[in-house]
Amino acid sequence: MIQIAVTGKPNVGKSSFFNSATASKVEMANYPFTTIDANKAVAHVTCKCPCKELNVTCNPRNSICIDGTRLIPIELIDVAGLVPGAHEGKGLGNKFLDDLTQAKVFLHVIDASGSTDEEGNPVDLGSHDPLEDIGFLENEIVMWMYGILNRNWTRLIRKVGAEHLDISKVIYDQLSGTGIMLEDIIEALRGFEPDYTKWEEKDLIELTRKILNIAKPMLIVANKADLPGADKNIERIKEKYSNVVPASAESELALVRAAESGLIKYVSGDSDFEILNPEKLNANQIKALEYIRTNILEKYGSTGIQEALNKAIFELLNMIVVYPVQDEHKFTDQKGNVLPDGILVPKGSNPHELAYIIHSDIGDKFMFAVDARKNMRIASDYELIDGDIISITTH
Ligand SMILES: Nc1nc2c(ncn2[C@@H]2O[C@H](COP(=O)(O)OP(=O)(O)OP(=O)(O)O)[C@@H](O)[C@H]2O)c(=O)[nH]1
Repeated sequence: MIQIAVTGKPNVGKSSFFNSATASKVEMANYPFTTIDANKAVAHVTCKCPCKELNVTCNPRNSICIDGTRLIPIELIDVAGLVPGAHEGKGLGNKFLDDLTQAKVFLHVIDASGSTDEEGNPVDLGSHDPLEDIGFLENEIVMWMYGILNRNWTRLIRKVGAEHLDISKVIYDQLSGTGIMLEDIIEALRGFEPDYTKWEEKDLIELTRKILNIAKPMLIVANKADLPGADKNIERIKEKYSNVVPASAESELALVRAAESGLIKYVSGDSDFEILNPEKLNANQIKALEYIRTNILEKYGSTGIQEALNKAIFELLNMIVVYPVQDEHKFTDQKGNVLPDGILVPKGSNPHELAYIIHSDIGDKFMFAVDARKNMRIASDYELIDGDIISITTH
């Protein structure tokens, strides 16, 4: 399962984000994994399930379908304890860095209302500039990885020269265990002074920053968007950064809980809710719901929680969803389940690569693939598109 790290300084709403993203649908899922670990749990990205268009009733196995919306599982990791200087052992130290190595993408939760100082202590609303927090977290992660890259660097560089080694491969080996791929390093090295013996500390730090931007992109979750003044900060943040989602984890939690109690009709990601049982709500509850409707849903289009997860997977990581089936006429697996699995694959993948993602055995024994919608055999270098239903034949 793809892992997403939820990071940020204390008190910005990481736990609220984590809880609101993982709490609601878990009980609806018919698979056993809910909480994986104390700080890990299953969340979902959402996409259109092909069941409506094909007019079939699906029987999802690895995912969930709610009224034509397919929920594909991902893993969220709540990374606590990031304060300035954490890479040097401040706060909880660098224990959290293990979690960062596993994650493919970071959701950086910030307090857009500016009501927590740089270490996460509560301060007057608007008295802290949240833009400062973005820089600090980027810096912590860059400096942590720079620390790994810089270990024995001088000795390493001498060896590269003496043995005519490939610098990208050497950096890759040095960073092994951080989840960075060789292609990411090759891409980051473009535009760099090719004579690595001339690199200074600042160049190495800059290279680390580039590698991280490519290999582990970051989405800024501008949380507490419901509080006064947050909107102005969000505008300023958007001017400087491209990947920003305004969010209110507390609003999402309130809506999800009200929906679970049958008081409202609401599905994560919705732009509105419907009050089902007004007589069961007191005046304060109605006021709170109306506050969320006006200040979050109407203003930003959603609470931002589902949007952040979807954006991280589909835009930052460039993934698409493909549905493998065995019977291309009935869209079923061998047990007769219709559209059983929705699988996340990188955009640009071909059917043979999909086979390997499903299982290495299927990859090894791949013969050909069929586009089940068109009932047509497709070339093994065909570029899969989002929503494809593919049947793979093996030998
Ligand atoms: N107004 C508002 N408050 C929020 C929101 N999200 C979280 N909070 C509040 O912010 C405080 C901190 O929230 P947490 O979710 O515990 O924050 P955290 O980042 O996990 O904090 P640590 O566990 O200390 O790292 C709590 O009082 C929450 O109720 C939000 O969207 N809006």
